Amino acid sequence: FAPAPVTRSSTALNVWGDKDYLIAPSILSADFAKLGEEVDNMLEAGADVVHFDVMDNHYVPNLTIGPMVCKALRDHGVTAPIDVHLMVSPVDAAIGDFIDAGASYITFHPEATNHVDRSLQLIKGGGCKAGLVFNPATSLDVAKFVLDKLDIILLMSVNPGFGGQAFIPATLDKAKEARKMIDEAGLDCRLEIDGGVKVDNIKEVCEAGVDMFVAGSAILKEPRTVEAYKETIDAMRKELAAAEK
Ligand SMILES: O=C(CO)[C@@H](O)[C@H](O)COP(=O)(O)O
Repeated sequence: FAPAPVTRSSTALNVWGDKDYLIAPSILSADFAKLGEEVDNMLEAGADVVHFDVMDNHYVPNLTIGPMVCKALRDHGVTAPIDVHLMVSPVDAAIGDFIDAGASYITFHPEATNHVDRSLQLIKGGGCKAGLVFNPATSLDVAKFVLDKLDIILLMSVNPGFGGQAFIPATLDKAKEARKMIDEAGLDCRLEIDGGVKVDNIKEVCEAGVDMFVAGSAILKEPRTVEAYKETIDAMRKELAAAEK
């Protein structure tokens, strides 16, 4: 098997290496009737990345959005990185569809594919950053065997499927373990966290080694204005600036 190289319709990796920390609001908490406007507003408010949750009602018990919506955001004019988190099984067909739709980063769960290495190769062959996602009770062991292909390790700090859940504290030790793994291997790999991230816990999460933060309900909520989104994102950045490295 040799994954065919795929040409991407969009290249939006512009904030990968130039910032210490990336803030990625999850559009799962957006007002979907106004999705383009919501994404414009959160980017104007200072978000770095658009976190895009894809759920299939099979791998996780919820059903959300697919590649058509990703393409629609690109057609709307979104040039920021789109961070596609696949909560689908199987994953390979979806990978090709999202590469074509303009995804920048694509992550998937190792349990959702029979061939982790092949799925990572498919993503990288399409010019996207590739990552693995680890559920709260899933060991990081798989990562050791594909470290050279990982641009992102994404730790779920809630069980995947829904926004608005409480952060699972055991994820902090896992983040420390993942940070050690990344540093010891000298990798250019982001450590991302997803679930229950708020202004009042982001500093502790950062101090555990995380450098990319997904936050849905903490940012995308009423009154859904640029000013309100900016207030939360600025407060998160202030906490991050105070974190001990
Ligand atoms: O992937 C998921 C949930 O499965 C997340 O991206 C959530 O959307 C995060 O939402 P909050 O916990 O920040 O509200």
